[in-house]
Amino acid sequence: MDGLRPWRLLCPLSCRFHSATILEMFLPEESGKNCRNEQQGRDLEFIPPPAARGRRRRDCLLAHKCAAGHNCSGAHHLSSFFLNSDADPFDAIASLPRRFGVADPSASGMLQFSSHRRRLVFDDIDRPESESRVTRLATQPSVRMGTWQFRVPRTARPPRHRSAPHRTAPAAAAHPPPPHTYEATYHALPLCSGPIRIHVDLHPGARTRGYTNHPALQHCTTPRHTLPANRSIELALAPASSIQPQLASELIHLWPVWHVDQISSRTPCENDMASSSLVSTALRLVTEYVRASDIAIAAAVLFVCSAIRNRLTTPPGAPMLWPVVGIIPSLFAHLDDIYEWGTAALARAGGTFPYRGTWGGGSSGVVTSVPANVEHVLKTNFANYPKGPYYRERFVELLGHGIFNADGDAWRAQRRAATAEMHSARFLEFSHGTIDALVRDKLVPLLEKVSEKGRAAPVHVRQHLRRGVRVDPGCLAEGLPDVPFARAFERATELSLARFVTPPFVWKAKRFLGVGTERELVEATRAVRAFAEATVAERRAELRKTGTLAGRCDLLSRLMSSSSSSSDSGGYSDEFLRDFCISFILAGRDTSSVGLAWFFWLLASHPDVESRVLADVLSSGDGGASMDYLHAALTESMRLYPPVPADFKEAVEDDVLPDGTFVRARQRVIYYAYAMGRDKSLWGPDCLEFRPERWLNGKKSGAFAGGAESPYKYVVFNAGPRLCVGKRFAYAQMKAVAAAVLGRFRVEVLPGQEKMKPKLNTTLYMRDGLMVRFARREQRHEPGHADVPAAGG
Ligand code: HEM
Repeated sequence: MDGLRPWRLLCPLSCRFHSATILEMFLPEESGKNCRNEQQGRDLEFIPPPAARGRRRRDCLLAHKCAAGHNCSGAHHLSSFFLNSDADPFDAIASLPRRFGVADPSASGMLQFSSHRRRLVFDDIDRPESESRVTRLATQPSVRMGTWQFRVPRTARPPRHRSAPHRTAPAAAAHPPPPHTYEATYHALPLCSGPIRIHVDLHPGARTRGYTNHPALQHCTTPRHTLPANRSIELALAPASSIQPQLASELIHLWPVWHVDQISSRTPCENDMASSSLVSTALRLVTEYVRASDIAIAAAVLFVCSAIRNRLTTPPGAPMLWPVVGIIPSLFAHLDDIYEWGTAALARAGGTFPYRGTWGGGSSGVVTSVPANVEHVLKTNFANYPKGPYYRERFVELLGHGIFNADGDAWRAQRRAATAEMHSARFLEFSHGTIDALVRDKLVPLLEKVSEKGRAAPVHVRQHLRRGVRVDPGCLAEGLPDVPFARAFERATELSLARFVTPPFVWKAKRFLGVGTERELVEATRAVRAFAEATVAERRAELRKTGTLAGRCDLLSRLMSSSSSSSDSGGYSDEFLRDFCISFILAGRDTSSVGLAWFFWLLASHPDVESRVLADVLSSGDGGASMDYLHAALTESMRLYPPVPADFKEAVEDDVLPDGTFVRARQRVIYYAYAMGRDKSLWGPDCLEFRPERWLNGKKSGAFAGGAESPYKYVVFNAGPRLCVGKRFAYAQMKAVAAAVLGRFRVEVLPGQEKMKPKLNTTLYMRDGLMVRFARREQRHEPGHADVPAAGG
């Protein structure tokens, strides 16, 4: 930049100091560099105070008010000087004190700049302080930066007559020099339609008058650029569209020596130029005005204010929601005991607190453990709380449109089909038979083999039990063989869950590019789908060949039989059946085995409960009858260690929960079964104790009385219309496995596992797994044989 930039009116400031006009100027690129007035061949020298030396170009504010209180002042001369290269810099500066009513013009040439918020406030040092509010501002010790001097070399000082402040006739008018045509670009401010290009004939030697005080140009900021070297001028206009028609005439009127040739309407090409020039203007403004330190300070201030606001607006005791990173730091700080921390935070916050993930992560909502809120979400206002797109898009590869991932009609159709089949007497009978056979013929022989190896053979309890409760019987072969489908399913589940803790733009970009974990996910889901498709195809072929699947009682066969008999169109599509299968595998795969692992762990430290369970098992007759105490013990175990520790639903519309918490549309409500199971207000002061008796109907009858509890207080199996379809099945499975195992073995938990921590996952896995020994009981106790041993024997 080889010259001074022009003044610019700062509207917000000028509004605040209404009687003063505040103008902005740019100092030369480097402080102290002379600024040359090309027209007159003279220099205007800036001599910065020591503190400002060597700094980059900085913005200045010129504050002034004339003695009459009129905001037309000597500043215009200064701006005129910068606008019209023929203006006399010395005059412009010299006129300032005079305009301020200072008698002695010799004070000219000395102006004071003080810093105010990194801008320099240009003030008149000779002006009595009382006359200028800005002076007061500028003279505060904290903002003073130093004294700058404007010095025009005396040798080049022009004749005094050229300094007349209101001279309208140019001195050179008698011998008007030939007009030069300059091109001026009028930059529109955001409100305007874009830059207007105006060709201006500027007669050298012409002088302008203070145009900023003309009412027609109230919206017109002072020129943004004078480029004395190449003679083009830029003006920044506020609502240009409204001022355009006026502009030409006003320019002519105000600057009589300027002749506005033409205001060209913009062509499409110019539109492009307009936008690109807007972009470049914006970029230039950013680079000129904004510094890294500005951004850092602004960010710090924003951070602190936002943190304070968050603290004040969240319930006391709730986790801190930091700006930008939300709840994430708190989560990281408590990663080791995240469930306990969440439980304690809910207790402190009165049962509900808001949460927010990182900016751009799209995760926010509330966490609650208040049964009334849970009931509202799961039942009363069920329509407003579907699974929602947040859940769906993370699981769509694996689950497709299966029941677990579906909402609306798609969900309803699957739910109806599943409930009808799973609650039918035939299915229940079949499932009991299948479970018993699986346990008797596969799991028990496997555990016997393991126990034969004696104390030297600890086993990972969930891995064994999981295989006792899952769909793929090949898993129960000796040595727990690696089943490709199982491996693919596990991997696909893990990778889908990882999407919940990865910022969406990261995993979506990886998915788009087909790289990393997203690529792995595609491969794993392909294997899972292939398995499910093959199963469906096999059943289809059998149905086609034999005309019936009556001999088969599994859920898929029942579904296919019922649909083919009830629908002319051939029933459910292969895709529907495939997704249905995968959802069921996911739903029932680990939940029961995880529940059992915690159950055996709790039993190991509660021999009295173990004895009672054993007694219940042995007195149950056929091994499948009610076993109420075992049922209560499993229920109690899942109260403390719910296999699905937390679940969420997404709000469609804004809503208010019964406890007064506001939920915005698209926010999630997380209901925290883990915390609810440990809430004193729900379960009493002994809520942390493992006491199956709390589920029994008095000491006398001993019948399971869990039904008396509100389902919204015990949401281990969810509640309301989306209650777990497999709840009965899960209990049957778990009871069968627990009875078979406990009747034959003592499950000895290896030392060092007295305290177990859960893993952060959607299923409550034990962090390091549970290592046990299956020790054969000396006397084998088949269910139904009432010789009840002590728990240890
Ligand atoms: C201890 C074992 C189990 C527990 C704790 C459990 C828990 C749950 C929970 C909390 C939900 C709600 C999920 C949600 O809406 O996001 C659910 C849904 C479901 N569960 Fe279970 N479950 C268990 C076993 C099973 C089994 C063995 C099956 C199948 C045979 C099964 C089938 C389903 C299905 C199909 C759904 C979806 C229901 C719907 O959305 O309408 N569950 N379960």
